[in-house]
Amino acid sequence: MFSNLFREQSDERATMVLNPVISKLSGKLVVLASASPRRLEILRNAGLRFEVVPSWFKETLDKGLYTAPHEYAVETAKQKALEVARRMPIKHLKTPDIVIGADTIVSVDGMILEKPVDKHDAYRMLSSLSGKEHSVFTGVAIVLCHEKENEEVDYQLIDFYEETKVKFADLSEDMLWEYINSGEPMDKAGGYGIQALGGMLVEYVHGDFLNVVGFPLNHFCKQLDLIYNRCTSSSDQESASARLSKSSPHPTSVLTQLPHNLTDQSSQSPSSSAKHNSSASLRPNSPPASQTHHTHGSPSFSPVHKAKKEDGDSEVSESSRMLVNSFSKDRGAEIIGSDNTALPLIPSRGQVIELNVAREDSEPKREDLQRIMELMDGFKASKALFTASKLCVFDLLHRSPGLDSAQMAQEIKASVKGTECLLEACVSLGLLKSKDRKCQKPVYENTDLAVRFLRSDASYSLHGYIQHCNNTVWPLFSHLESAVLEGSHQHEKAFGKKTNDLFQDTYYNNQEIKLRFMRAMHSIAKVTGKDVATAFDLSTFKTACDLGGCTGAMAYEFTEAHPGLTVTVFDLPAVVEMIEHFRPQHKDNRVSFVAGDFFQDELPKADLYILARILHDWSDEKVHSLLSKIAQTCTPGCGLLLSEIFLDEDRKGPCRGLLQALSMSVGKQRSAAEYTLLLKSHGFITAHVRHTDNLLDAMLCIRV
Ligand SMILES: Cc1cn([C@@H]2O[C@H](COP(=O)(O)OP(=O)(O)OP(=O)(O)O)[C@@H](O)[C@H]2O)c(=O)[nH]c1=O
Repeated sequence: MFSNLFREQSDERATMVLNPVISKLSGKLVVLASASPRRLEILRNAGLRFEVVPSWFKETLDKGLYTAPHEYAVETAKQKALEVARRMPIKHLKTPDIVIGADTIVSVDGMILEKPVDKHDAYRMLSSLSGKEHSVFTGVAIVLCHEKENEEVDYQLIDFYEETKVKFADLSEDMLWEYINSGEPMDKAGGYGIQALGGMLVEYVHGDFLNVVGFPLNHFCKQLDLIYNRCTSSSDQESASARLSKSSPHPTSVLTQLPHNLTDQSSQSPSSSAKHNSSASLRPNSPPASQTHHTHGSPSFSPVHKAKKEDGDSEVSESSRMLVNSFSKDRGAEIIGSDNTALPLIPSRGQVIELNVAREDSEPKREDLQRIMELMDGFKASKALFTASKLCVFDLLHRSPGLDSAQMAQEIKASVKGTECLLEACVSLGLLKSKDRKCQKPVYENTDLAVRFLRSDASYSLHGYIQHCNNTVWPLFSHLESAVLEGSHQHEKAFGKKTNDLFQDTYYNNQEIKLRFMRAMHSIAKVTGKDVATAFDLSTFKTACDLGGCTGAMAYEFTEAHPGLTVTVFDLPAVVEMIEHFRPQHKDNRVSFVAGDFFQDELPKADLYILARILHDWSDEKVHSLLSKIAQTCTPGCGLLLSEIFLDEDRKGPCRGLLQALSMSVGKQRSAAEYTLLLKSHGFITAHVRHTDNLLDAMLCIRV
């Protein structure tokens, strides 16, 4: 059934047109490290020529070690591919050019489901999926092998994953057993095959269908495109790679100098004799699957999207589509809006807003109008948030929940009418809750959102950043038109004075403004720090230096996540003298502060340099001068962890990064490939890129 459904074309010319990367692989020895007939078929139908060498890696990694299910799938995929990449030169006496490994898992209620071990296991899995939405993750690893003259092989690893949401109908006992007795569930993750009988159990699929079947083809092609078309060719790419000798089947010791994510991790996995456990709970602190990543796959397989095209809205023309964001580099795209789902004002990475606007002269559709109106009202909503935050509404309601508008007006020394309007607007924005009282004005309380992020003393408070937006970003954006016309920032118009050095002139020459700016940086680092700090395995690094690390909020996340790491925060004397205001309650002696200017002074020595939200602020000249300084200080093998918003390669998203670029600062926003090239010009090779799904992405580079 699957074959007939998907075996459509294998004309090589067609695949070249559709995806020039597949043709780049012709003449290379491509190996699929998988025994899955579905993966074989998906790749073969895409026109790829390859050999199949099933991996011997036992899927027994300890699931409890992973905080999110996709991490487990990616790690298993890596181990499968690496096992084949290492075995082939020894056992098959040939070295492949590329090895592809994949691992598909189903995640429901914090559990990871793999292939059932028997019928009862299948029953347990399928009944846990009945009537619910679950996620299917496929982790993919691409290992590029470069054979050298001395019989050593360089391995370069690229990995990614894709998530698809699937909802099952309610399954009766009879249906369950009939399906199990068909035998179909046994070799499939979660105990079902969506491409065959299992398709009858499914109510909807959001995301890449082929990802559920076992291989996210679309995302894979995008990765190949990045490797072969966007970056320099792999042959001339010096890789921060694992050097393995053909004669050494257990090369762990050779690899210990290298970044951990490129090393042989099989030594950490449980012994292959460990009992195969096809499902296990994630670590207790891991979020439920529904709260982790919401990335969806290829739009062309999304039933929602397809249905729209099929019912053929003949009125829908290409030009009437509003694509606010396109497929992101490392993730699939979620199509929102075309089925009346709520549209976010600012789409996040990977979200495509697609409005099917009818012909120009036909009656306007409500949702189309709504989108425009929302964009027009966006600034009012921002300003309502800024004002309520500035007037300490959320702090007051935290201390005294249940104030009415008159009591609040008294507290914030404002008019009753104005306060009432502000409180009502905050209710409509989901920041406050109102409780009605008989014949009296309602009383107000914080929503969970406000409790968590808007109170100034909350652990993850954004109060500081909100004040920065109100005091600095808002005035700059009120001069956006001039900024666009002139192509330069508008500090002088907004603040009445010229700036030569943004930080010194704008933020650090007034104590109050400095503290406010530091609070802003602190709150952003607090909410993003953990994701950046845990983006990579850094266990091979012992000392790190966070350049421009401000209050140390990010540094503390790094020491928390990496027990063997000490971090020096290096920032201007004006900053370091204020850090007592921000010391955490439990002082961590592994974080220390050194005052200095990273453009002028000697940098502290470290194995790993962290540049989080630094480069986008500075001119190319300054960026080059800083990077060459870091490169000179680093010895080969040292790391550079860069964290910024990475623009999609086609510069169509994420929206937040593109909006930030409008401030026309002397710096610029870049994509991961642009950062890769920039860093490469200073002798750093990008080993790994992570889109964290939080506000900042991250890249780990190694000095060669
Ligand atoms: C949800 C779902 C899964 N699958 C298959 O489930 C196996 C997962 O197991 P794996 O461990 O990722 O792969 P494998 O089959 O053991 O092969 P290998 O990678 O060599 O270990 C793969 O086959 C997939 O197609 C389907 O065919 N249809 C579906 O709807």
